[in-house]
Amino acid sequence: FGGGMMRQGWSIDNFEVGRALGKGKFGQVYLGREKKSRFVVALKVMFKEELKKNGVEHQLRREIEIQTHLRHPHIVRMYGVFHDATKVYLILEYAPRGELYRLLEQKGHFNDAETATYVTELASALIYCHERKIIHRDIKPENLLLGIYGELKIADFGWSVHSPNSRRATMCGTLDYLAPEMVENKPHDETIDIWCLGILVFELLTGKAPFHCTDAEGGQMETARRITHISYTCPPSMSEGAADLIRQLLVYLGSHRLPLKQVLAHPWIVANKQDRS
Ligand SMILES: COc1ccc(C(=O)Nc2ccccc2)cc1NC(=O)CCSCc1cnc2[nH]ccc2c1
Repeated sequence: FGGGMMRQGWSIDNFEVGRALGKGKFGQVYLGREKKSRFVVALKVMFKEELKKNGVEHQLRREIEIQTHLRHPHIVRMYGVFHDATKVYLILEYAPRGELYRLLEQKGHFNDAETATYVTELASALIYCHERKIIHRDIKPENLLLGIYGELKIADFGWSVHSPNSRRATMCGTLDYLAPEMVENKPHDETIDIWCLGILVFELLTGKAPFHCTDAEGGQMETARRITHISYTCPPSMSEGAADLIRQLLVYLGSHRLPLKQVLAHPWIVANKQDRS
């Protein structure tokens, strides 16, 4: 399946289609296996009608152009794309250990070693993207998958919004991960991903997003106010090193957020990250 990946002329007949892996707004993702090589993939099936109706064909074309050239151990590969009369199929990397979000729900929260290791993997993927002028903009547990060794993989969900049953009720588009510049509708750059990384560190360690407000606590308006006022507190259970890293990421001005290379060198990261063997 290797060299052939970019070979033209794949069709659904080259694949055995297995169970559904998840549901995106523009279509379903299925487990698939290429018949000759027996190589297992994830097949995202989207209806052309739906893409046209939502006017996203160009966005998809651009994304395919970018993603088929990305190669990084912590970014879900897009091996190729093919289509038939009614559908477009994305041939994506299969992440055997599933969604980080489910693991977080199961465990409640992660420890310093697990979190520092995920942060190291995510920061290296973001450095790779930023070097190519790609901003992810949507870093959150729902968009992160786990490879065979439990390693983190950014699964760029593109424009696909996921159905609520397999995701936190993000149908209302939870504000939890929005940076101040997004809340205030100001221009944003790649430092937006550094803000989201800060939110993620907090959520992985505590099981809660730092600015989250339930409807009783004032809901989305209150969440937005706390984001722009950087109003959060770290629980006493959180180590000083982690709190220090979060403090350097959740900074109002994007240019003052800790650069990703310095995240990798932060004492708490260096002291806690583990190698995956
Ligand atoms: C590189 O990835 C992607 C690239 C592009 C798009 C996309 O839809 N683009 C788009 C669509 C329409 C308009 C414009 C742009 C989506 C993804 N990624 C996913 O859909 C996430 C699941 S990756 C599959 C996968 C693997 N392994 C798993 N293990 C458990 C579940 C699971 C799920």
